[in-house]
Amino acid sequence: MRERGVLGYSAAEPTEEKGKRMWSESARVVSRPRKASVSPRRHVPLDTSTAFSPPFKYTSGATNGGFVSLPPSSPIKYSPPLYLSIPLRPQQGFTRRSTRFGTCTPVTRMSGSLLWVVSPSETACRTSTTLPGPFVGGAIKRRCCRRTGRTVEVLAIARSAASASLVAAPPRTSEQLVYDVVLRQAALVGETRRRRTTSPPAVEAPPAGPLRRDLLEEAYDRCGEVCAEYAKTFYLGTLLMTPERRKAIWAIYVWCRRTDELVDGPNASQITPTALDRWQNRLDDLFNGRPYDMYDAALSDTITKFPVDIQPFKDMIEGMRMDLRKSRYNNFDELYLYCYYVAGTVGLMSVPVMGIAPDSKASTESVYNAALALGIANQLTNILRDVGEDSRRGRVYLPQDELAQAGLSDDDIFRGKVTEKWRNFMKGQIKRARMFFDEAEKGIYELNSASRWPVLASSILYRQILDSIEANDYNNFTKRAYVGKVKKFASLPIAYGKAILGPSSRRNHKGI
Ligand SMILES: CC(C)=CCC/C(C)=C/CC/C(C)=C/CC/C(C)=C/[C@@H]1[C@@H](COP(=O)(O)OP(=O)(O)O)[C@]1(C)CC/C=C(\C)CC/C=C(\C)CCC=C(C)C
Repeated sequence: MRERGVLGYSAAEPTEEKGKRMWSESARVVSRPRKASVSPRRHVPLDTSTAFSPPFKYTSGATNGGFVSLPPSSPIKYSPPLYLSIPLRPQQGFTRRSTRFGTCTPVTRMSGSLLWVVSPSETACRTSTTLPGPFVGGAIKRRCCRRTGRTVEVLAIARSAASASLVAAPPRTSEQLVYDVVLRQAALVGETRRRRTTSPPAVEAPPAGPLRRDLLEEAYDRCGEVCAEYAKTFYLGTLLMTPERRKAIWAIYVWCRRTDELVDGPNASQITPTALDRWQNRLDDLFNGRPYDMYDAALSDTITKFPVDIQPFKDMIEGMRMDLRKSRYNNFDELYLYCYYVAGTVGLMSVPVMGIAPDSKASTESVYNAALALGIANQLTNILRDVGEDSRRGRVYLPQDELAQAGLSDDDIFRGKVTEKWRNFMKGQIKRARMFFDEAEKGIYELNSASRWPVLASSILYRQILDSIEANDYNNFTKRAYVGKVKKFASLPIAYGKAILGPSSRRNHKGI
């Protein structure tokens, strides 16, 4: 029988110690496809996982390894895992017709809620401001073109059934696909924001019974422990948040971490699409109020308290599927989709919990775009940092067409020699990652005040990895770019000051 890893599935042997499940470091020496360099993870007493068998007996306290069996009266329902094999989704139907930085192409949005009509001489860019437009049922959107820095006007027309049926659905870019999710999540949160400002608070949920509260508190505590173990700085930042928010972020963090561990953890080599299907079934169950284990129970509770949509969670699993089947990215459009799946989704999951400042003038959608941008920026940075390690596992997370344009190929990466061509190529990649950070930063100031600092701190720290790649003269083949402790600690008060004093739509009334 398969054993389970610290955060999910595992095939490596756990060692038992005083009721804790612990993973020896040697158990982690397995293929690690995406982020090759394993961050030094201590022994985490975390395994819960019930993906392959029913829950274990729950003893008590933090030393039981997270195993839980729920009393029959528990409101947390145990549902057995489904062993269905669902075929992989066919490859997404995007094409290279328009890329973010490539040839300018008209973009028509079909299956979302908007139909974009873009000036044919401009490329697809991202929303910066929405202005009421003179068109019936439409609005002029100003989008800032990343490539040229120019502002272009885009006519967004509310899609009606009639207009939809008149135009055949054209292939869509990754950005358009992702933008649908942003709109959906923004709509969900926008609704909650409106309700808060226009009507008295909805009737509070009935107080949970003592049993439920106890179990949930324990579940959340456990999530906090995991978070503290894996992401110390971030954990400290969450302590500034309100208890409800902090617990919810921990629960989301743990779900993300476990999902990532499926393809990146000690048992990555054992993970199959079917295992990911099972993980997705568990996700459906927990969103339907049937959590499988303690960590799921915490998330299941979180989604009853915050307007979190399931789609970004499903998409993260899709990213893990992508990792299983794909080791090359033809162009940035493909890479963008991957980055959205594995990291942009985190931003979309977190904002409903972190909350937008009540007096923010920014549109919900623009804040979500910023959150998405931060995830993409982080992931691009992660990829640039790990080029060498990834290549040693036969993986190249760089756009093939851009490599070719720079006169480079996979072979150059496998050879790992820093040449002038490589430096130039890297300069372009770093510039792009920084643009995503810039875009993200504007949104951070629109978050609730207590949420700003941890997000800003994490973004400053991650961004510094790019500086470190430069300082290493672009040798990301054999040198690992990292941010030293001194720099790290120096960044925290800077982030704090910026979080308090930084610009926001509340001060300059410009929106973002
Ligand atoms: C404050 C804050 C950062 C909140 C995010 C909390 C949260 C739920 C994090 C989950 C992170 C996670 C475990 C993701 C799984 C996939 C994964 C591993 C992605 C990579 C992260 C780095 O991982 P790792 O710790 O392994 O890195 P090292 O190799 O050790 O360096 C990613 C690169 C991406 C993670 C993405 C984010 C943190 C996105 C953050 C965006 C927001 C919180 C939205 C902020 C809102 C606005 C408006 C900007």
